[in-house]
Amino acid sequence: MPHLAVNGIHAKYGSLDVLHGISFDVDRGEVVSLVGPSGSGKSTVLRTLVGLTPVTGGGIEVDGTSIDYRSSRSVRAARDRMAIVFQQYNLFQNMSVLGNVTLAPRRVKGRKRQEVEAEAMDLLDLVGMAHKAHAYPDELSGGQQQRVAIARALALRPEILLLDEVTSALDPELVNEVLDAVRRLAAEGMTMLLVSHEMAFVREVSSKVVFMDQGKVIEAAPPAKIFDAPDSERARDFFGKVLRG
Ligand SMILES: Nc1ncnc2c1ncn2[C@@H]1O[C@H](COP(=O)(O)OP(=O)(O)OP(=O)(O)O)[C@@H](O)[C@H]1O
Repeated sequence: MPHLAVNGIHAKYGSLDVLHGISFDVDRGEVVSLVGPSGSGKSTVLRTLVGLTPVTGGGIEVDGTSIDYRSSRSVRAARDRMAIVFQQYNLFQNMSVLGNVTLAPRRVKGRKRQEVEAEAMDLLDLVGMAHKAHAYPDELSGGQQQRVAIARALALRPEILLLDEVTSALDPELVNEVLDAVRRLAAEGMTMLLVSHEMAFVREVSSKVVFMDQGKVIEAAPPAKIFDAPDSERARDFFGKVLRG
């Protein structure tokens, strides 16, 4: 059974239909990337999974349990199981790194400070930020803040991590340190769904690439297949252009 099954989902913004029956699976411990032209609906897929954009048709299953997006309780349950990190990391500026990472588990889960802090330090270590635990966000680079945002998302112990263009707002020299953190999570067996424009990274880290265009999945395949010998004309065009730069 897949860890995450996306079954024919539809979504709209107002009267604009943006997802037209998207389907794909993510197995446990697998890294799957959504790629495609700007506006093809990649971010919207991630947003629907955590209930930020309503699903107007189709469904999603996590570990075989279907999420009912009409029920706020069911959406809360989905949010417990999946965490999302955005391009804009939005750390709380008036709190230390450790404060940012421990806030949700303490407030939402009411867990003990000592236990939560020990766990937060492990997560900060995983993203290479333990040495900055007592620093404030404005003392950190964008790449460092994004790594803290990833640790913060992991603090609620999600099963599945959704990463939405987490390197797009960063200066090129900071991109790799964030990608390193994601590589480490992949090596730890975290199930991840990525939206990324870093094609070399997508190719390296994903076991499956889902190519989307105009709110549809055009083709899904392992990276070597979809980058080098896609079946569809549209994927050939897209990868031809992005890989040639
Ligand atoms: N809040 C919104 N209100 C109205 N339309 C939106 C909103 N967010 C996105 N859209 C539209 O929905 C479509 C899909 O957008 P989405 O951000 O999911 O695409 P994307 O593939 O992630 O694009 P990009 O690679 O540029 O981030 C686009 O046509 C976009 O203009």
